[in-house]
Amino acid sequence: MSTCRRHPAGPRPDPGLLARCRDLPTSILSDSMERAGGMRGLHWVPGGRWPRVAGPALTVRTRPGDNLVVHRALDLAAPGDVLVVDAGGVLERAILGEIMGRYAVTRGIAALVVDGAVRDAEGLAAGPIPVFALGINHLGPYKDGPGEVHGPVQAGGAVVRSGDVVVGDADGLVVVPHERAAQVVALGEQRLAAEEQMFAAIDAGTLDRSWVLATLTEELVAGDGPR
Ligand SMILES: O=C([O-])CC(=O)C(=O)O
Ligand SMILES: [Mg+2]
Repeated sequence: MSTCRRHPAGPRPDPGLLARCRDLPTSILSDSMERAGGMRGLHWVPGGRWPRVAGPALTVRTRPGDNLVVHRALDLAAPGDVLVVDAGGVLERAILGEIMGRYAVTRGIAALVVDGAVRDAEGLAAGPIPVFALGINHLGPYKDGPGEVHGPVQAGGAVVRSGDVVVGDADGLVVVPHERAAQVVALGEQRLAAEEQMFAAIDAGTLDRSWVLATLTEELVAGDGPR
């Protein structure tokens, strides 16, 4: 027997706020947090393509190469949770595959995030919920524990706490600390509106480029002809 340390679950974000997150690209959200707050290296499993997802983190820290506490977390999940598994970034064994992916769907889990490897990539990519991982490995996990549920974890170099808002799309994943979520979303909406104005200016040929040479001192190299 081994141990699963269970911490109290974190707060649940307001559903309206989560809906607004789903309208904000991860690039806009990380821009709204001083260009930080992202997980590095975690992306959709190959072949997967899903709408943007946003939900409260259900955090799990597992022994690398072992998924016993991940099974426990699947049964503790609340609908809409994003399961974030800290498997230490180790790629030697998959932490989950299609069986667990299909079971996660029946638990109402919104997305699976593994700071480690997964397997059954084709089956996961064909499923209805996004699966993000650091890598793929056909070698399966052991089921011995130990681990922790709802405690603070790291994934892709970012700290994630139970109830923090995790948003994922084609660019990867961003974690928005739950106490900053309302402020970050409001800022993100302003940035998105500003980007949309830039897209319109690009299409109209009126985009202001003066900032480039206002920021650079240009040194012309002798012999380099005009372009
Ligand atoms: O066997 C396991 O524990 C992981 C796996 O491949 C699955 O969930 O399909
Ligand atoms: Mg499998």
